[in-house]
Amino acid sequence: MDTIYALASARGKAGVAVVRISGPLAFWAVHNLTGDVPAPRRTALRVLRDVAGEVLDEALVICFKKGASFTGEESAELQLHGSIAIVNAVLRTLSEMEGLRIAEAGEFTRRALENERLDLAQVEGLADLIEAETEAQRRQALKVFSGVLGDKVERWREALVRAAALIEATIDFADEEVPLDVSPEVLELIGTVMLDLESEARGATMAERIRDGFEVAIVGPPNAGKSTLLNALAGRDAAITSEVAGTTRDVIEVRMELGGLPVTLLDTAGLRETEDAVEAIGIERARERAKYADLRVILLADKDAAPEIEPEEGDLLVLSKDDDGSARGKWLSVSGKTGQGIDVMVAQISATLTERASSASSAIRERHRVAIRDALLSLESARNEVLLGADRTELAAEELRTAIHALNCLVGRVDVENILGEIFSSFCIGK
Ligand SMILES: Nc1nc2c(c(=O)[nH]1)N(C=O)[C@@H](CNc1ccc(C(=O)N[C@@H](CCC(=O)O)C(=O)O)cc1)CN2
Ligand SMILES: Nc1nc2c(ncn2[C@@H]2O[C@H](COP(=O)(O)OP(=O)(O)OP(=O)(O)O)[C@@H](O)[C@H]2O)c(=O)[nH]1
Ligand SMILES: [Mg+2]
Repeated sequence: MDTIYALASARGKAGVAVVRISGPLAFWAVHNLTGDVPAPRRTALRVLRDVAGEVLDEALVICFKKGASFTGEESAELQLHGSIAIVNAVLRTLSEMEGLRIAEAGEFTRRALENERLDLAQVEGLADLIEAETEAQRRQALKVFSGVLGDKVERWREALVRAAALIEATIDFADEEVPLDVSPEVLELIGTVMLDLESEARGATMAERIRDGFEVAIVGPPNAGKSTLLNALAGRDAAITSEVAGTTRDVIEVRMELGGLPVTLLDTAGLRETEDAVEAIGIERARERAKYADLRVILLADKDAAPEIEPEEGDLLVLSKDDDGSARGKWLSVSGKTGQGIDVMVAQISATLTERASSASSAIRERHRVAIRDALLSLESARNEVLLGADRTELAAEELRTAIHALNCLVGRVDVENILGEIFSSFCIGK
C-alpha cells in the first residue's frame, strides 16, 4: 500500500494550510521532516526541514496511529502557515521521499471506505456535505454521513436473512413427515421490510430535490410582470423586461436559496394564442417546464383575466403589479417594482417546499432509488412464491437472496468497483 499525501485545505494563500499524509510510511515521513514522531493525537509544534536541513516552516503536527485515524491507516497532518511557497516546499519535500506519492481525488476517503471506517452511502453523504450550499443540504448530508442508511440496511438484511434461513430449513426437511409451516413468519418479515422500503422510495424524490434543488416556475399571461418579479427575487437583471407583450421566449433559470432550500427559479414566456412562430416555441417550452416544476407560481396582473393555464392543487396564485399593496386581501399580491408582498410570497413558497421536503428519506441518489426498487421487486416475487406453496420454496429463497444483494449494493458491500470511480471523481484532492 502506497503512502499518499496531499494538500487538504483549498489552494492559495490562507491563514493555515493542512497537508495530510496516510499510509505505512506516514510516521517515517513526519520523522524525516521534524526529526521526531510526536505522541499520537496530540498537537505538537515542530520545525519542518527538507533533506538538506533547510528550514521550511514551524508547524503543528498531529500523528494518528493505524486503526485510529480518518482513513484507518497510520496518518499525519501538518498544519502549516498558509503560504503558497511553504505548501509547495513541503509537498516537494514529501515527493522526494521514497514510497510516497501524491493522492488522487477522494483517495483518503476511498481508503476510509476500504478500511470500513465508512460505508458507501456515508461516502456519498460526505461528498454531498462538501458540496452543501444551503441549510437543508447540510442537514440532509450530515444525516446520510452519520450512517442512517447503513443502519437501516443492516436491519432489513437481518430480517431477510432470517426469512431465507426459515425457508431453507424447510427445504432441508421437505421429506419429513410433519413439515413445519414457516410461511406466516416469512411473510411477516418480508412485509415489514417492504413497508420500510416503500416509505424510503417515496422520500427519495424529495431527498433528490434537496440535493439538486427544487424548480419553481413563474407562469402567466404576457406582461403580467413575471420577468420583473424574477429579477426582484434574484436581486439582479437576469431577464429582459419591457412593456411589449411577449418579451421573454427562452426559459430563464436563476439558482437561489429560498428559506434554506436550494431553488431554481424559472421565468417563462407569457402564455397566449400567437401567430409568431418563435413566440409559440417559447410558449411550448414554458408549458413543458411548468408541467415538471415542483411548484408553479401563477402570476396575473388582473385577477379577473383568464390565467391561460388551468390552476391545479398546490399552485400558488399571485396578483402582480400591486405596487402599494392595496389589492391585498384574500389574494397574495406582489410588486416586482416596489418589492411589496415579495417577503410574504417567499415565505409561502418556502413553507410549501419545506413541508414537502420533510418527507425526504436518506436515499439521496438515483443509485439508491434503483437499489431499493430492485429489492422491492425481488421481495414482491419472493412473497408470491411463498404464497404459491411449499414446492416453490427454492425460488422464494432465491428471490430473497437477490433482494439482499440489492441492499448490499446500496451500502457498497458488493459491486462497488464500477461505481467508485464515478463517486470519487466529484471529490477534491486531499479529501
Ligand atoms: N484537522 C482535521 N479536521 C477535520 C478532519 C481531519 O481529518 N483533520 N476530518 C476529516 O475529514 C473531519 C473530522 N473527521 C474525522 C473522523 C475520524 C477521525 C479519527 O481519527 N477517527 C478515529 C478515532 C476516533 C476517536 O478518537 O473517537 C477512528 O475512527 O478510529 C478523525 C477525523 C473534519 N475535520
Ligand atoms: N407598476 C408596475 N409595473 C410593473 C410591475 N411588474 C412589471 N411591470 C411592468 O410591466 C411590463 C411587463 O413586465 P415584464 O416583467 O416584462 O412582464 P412579463 O410577464 O415578463 O412579460 P412577457 O415576458 O412578455 O411574458 C413592464 O413594462 C414592467 O415595467 C410592477 O410590479 N408594477
Ligand atoms: Mg418576461
